[in-house]
Amino acid sequence: MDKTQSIPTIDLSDFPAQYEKLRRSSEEWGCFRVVNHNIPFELMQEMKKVVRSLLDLPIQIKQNNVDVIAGSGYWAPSPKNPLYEALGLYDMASSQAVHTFCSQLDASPSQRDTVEKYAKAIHEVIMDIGGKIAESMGLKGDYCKEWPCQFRINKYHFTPQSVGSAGVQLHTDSGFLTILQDDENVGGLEVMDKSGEFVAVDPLPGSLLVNLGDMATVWSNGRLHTVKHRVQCKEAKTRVSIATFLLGPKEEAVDPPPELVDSDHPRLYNSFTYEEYRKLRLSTELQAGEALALVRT
Ligand SMILES: O=C(O)CCC(=O)C(=O)O
Ligand SMILES: [Fe+2]
Repeated sequence: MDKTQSIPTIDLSDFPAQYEKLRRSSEEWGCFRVVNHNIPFELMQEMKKVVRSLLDLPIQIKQNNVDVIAGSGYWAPSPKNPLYEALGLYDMASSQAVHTFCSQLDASPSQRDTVEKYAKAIHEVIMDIGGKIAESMGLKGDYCKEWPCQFRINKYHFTPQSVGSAGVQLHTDSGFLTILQDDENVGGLEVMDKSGEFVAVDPLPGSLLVNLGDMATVWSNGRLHTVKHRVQCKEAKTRVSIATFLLGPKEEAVDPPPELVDSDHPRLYNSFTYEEYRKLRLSTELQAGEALALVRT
């Protein structure tokens, strides 16, 4: 692994100065850390505590967390990913959806309060970053305001026997962008740079990690990079992360803004909805961005 490389950092308190760096990071890496995002450190820590205890619930209760859209609910450890399980909450901007998620898991009033506060805070940050990415390309930043978001709370049961194996295999995220509150102590996340080298993403407590997904590539007509990443077991410790996905338009197709299509940049992808694309990925099991080739014009 090339130790001289590391992913870029974007300071959210330093705009407009950081637009150029944001655009370059999104095109070259599809991944960056953000600092000064305004989510209180205490809220991030409190949320981690809550999700750890929700993931410690008996499996019978976790199974109440059923799918709302394909694959959005509880994932039990499986033969493919035996070290991994996850809880999910589709449409975290909806207080009804947050309420249902908390009820499914018998969350206490104080746990509910934390999940609600965190969902609201992280939703604001993801909309802000989504808007800034568009603005960094000279576009209006309000295109993603109504797009649904999903939480996924990931737990990796790393053991001495699993050191060296994969917690989650190489994949891209299917949506537009992801904010990850990674584990503040246990590393293991690796992103692939454009030359195919893996770059370790070491924990940086208090910061958030942003990944661009397949919808960013489609929406930007190929300009933004969907980043391949995986989680490796590096040490025998439980790892917990909270991913928030900004998916894509709910019903309309994921068409690029007209400014990004011209005779020098002909349209690269067909017109389809995010949900159609998500189903295509699930049915083909093409998880690392390869499904994009199936929807090329
Ligand atoms: O746990 C992590 O750090 C990464 C999780 C991830 O890539 C995902 O949920 O899509
Ligand atoms: Fe991911």
